[in-house]
Amino acid sequence: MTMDLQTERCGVDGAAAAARRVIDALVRAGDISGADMAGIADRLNAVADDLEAQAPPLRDRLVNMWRGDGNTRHDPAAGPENPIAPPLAYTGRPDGSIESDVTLGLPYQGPPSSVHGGVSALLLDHTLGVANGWAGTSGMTAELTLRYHHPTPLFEPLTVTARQVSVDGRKIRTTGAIAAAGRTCVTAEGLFIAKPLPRPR
Ligand SMILES: CCCCCCCCCCCC(=O)SCCNC(=O)CCNC(=O)[C@H](O)C(C)(C)COP(=O)(O)OP(=O)(O)OC[C@H]1O[C@@H](n2cnc3c(N)ncnc32)[C@H](O)[C@@H]1OP(=O)(O)O
Repeated sequence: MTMDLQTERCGVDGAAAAARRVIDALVRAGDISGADMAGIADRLNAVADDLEAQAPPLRDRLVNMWRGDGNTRHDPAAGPENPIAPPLAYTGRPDGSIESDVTLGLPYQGPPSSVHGGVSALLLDHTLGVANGWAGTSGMTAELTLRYHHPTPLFEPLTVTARQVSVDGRKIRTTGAIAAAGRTCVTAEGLFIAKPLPRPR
């Protein structure tokens, strides 16, 4: 049995997906495209003006972001309402492991046509954290050790996995990996300490 770990869908998701598309298209176009970049900047600034004028007080938004006790929707790895998240969508498995399939594009580039190492670290840190939640004991990242075995390709399906390995008092050990076409590109070992910060209420 598997379980979809996504949270409910929200109205902002569509706008976040459009913003994600804009980011990808901008990075793709660059200065050698024929696009009217000054005009595009004006149009994007008009959208930002509209959003800023209608934004709720920061505290209200923080409480809203942290509603419930489950996975978040705003984080930069899996958050469907965050345009800088790819976003990862997880499936949880009975053995405590979780998995997400994702293809990354140019906004996440490090070496040529390869995923930036810091982006891999972000995705693995978060995925290990979600695996802890799925296994039932969550914590804050105290140590994250990464090994980059092979360049992680852009534009190809990646599988991001993680599983909680042990809980010893407050110490939680969790491992994970990113693989492409069955080849392991990055592995991660994390030490988490069970001391979650209280959610804004
Ligand atoms: C369903 C929801 C899903 C929700 C899913 C959401 C997933 C989100 C995942 C994102 C994860 C993040 O990015 S978290 C953000 C990045 N991480 C942080 O910002 C953490 C910042 N650091 C801290 O807040 C703190 O240092 C802590 C909490 C890690 C530890 O502080 P503490 O609680 O005071 O712990 P302390 O008493 O000192 O130590 C407790 C024990 O842990 C050990 N210990 C403490 N820190 C370390 C360390 N870095 N390396 C080794 N060992 C350590 C100590 O030696 C001690 O061992 P002994 O003497 O008992 O043997």
